[in-house]
Amino acid sequence: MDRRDYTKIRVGLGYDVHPFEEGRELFLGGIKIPFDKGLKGHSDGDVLIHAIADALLGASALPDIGYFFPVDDKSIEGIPSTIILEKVRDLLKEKGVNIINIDCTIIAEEPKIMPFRDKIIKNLSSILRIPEDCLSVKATTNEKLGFIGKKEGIAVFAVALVSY
Ligand SMILES: Nc1ccn([C@@H]2O[C@H](COP(=O)(O)O)[C@@H](O)[C@H]2O)c(=O)n1
Ligand SMILES: C[C@@]1(CO)OP(=O)(O)OP(=O)(O)OC[C@H]1O
Repeated sequence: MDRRDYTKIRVGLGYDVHPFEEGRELFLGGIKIPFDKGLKGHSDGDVLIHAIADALLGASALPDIGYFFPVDDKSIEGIPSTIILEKVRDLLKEKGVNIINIDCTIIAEEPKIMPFRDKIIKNLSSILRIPEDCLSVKATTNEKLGFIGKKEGIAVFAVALVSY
């Protein structure tokens, strides 16, 4: 039998980075995090959701987030990234893709993310309609090294495993 006759198990990688900007609110995983700055972006700058969206799209052999939400589309300026994630969820459903699990690492010198972990996981689980134990959100500093170490922004790596 051709091995492609089996159910496909596919992994996807997502990475995103956004610089801090004064006068904006900070959203991570759709949760407002108390902090004196937010993240710059054409959307609300939710770097965690963007990395997760790209991991899911990649695993599903679909084009990336910028294909569905172009940065030059003025009509989506300031769009909540939760809407982006809902669209990704629906695209996967149309293709018959099931999410097995998602693991993420947020790289940020500040603020502390772990106090908000449970809220973030609950929110992502509700948007994606997957059990909370299919989601993992971790955080680390960059040990003061580079642009993240200098507190200039936040980066996120996400991996997603799916089947279809
Ligand atoms: N923005 C962050 C960064 C880290 N954490 C938590 O602190 C732990 C230690 O971080 P190191 O970079 O020193 O390894 C890390 O494991 C996280 O639990 C955080 O909450 N928010
Ligand atoms: C989310 C989108 C929406 O235009 O814009 P940004 O918020 O700038 O985020 P980024 O990860 O830089 O690019 C992806 C875009 O699709």
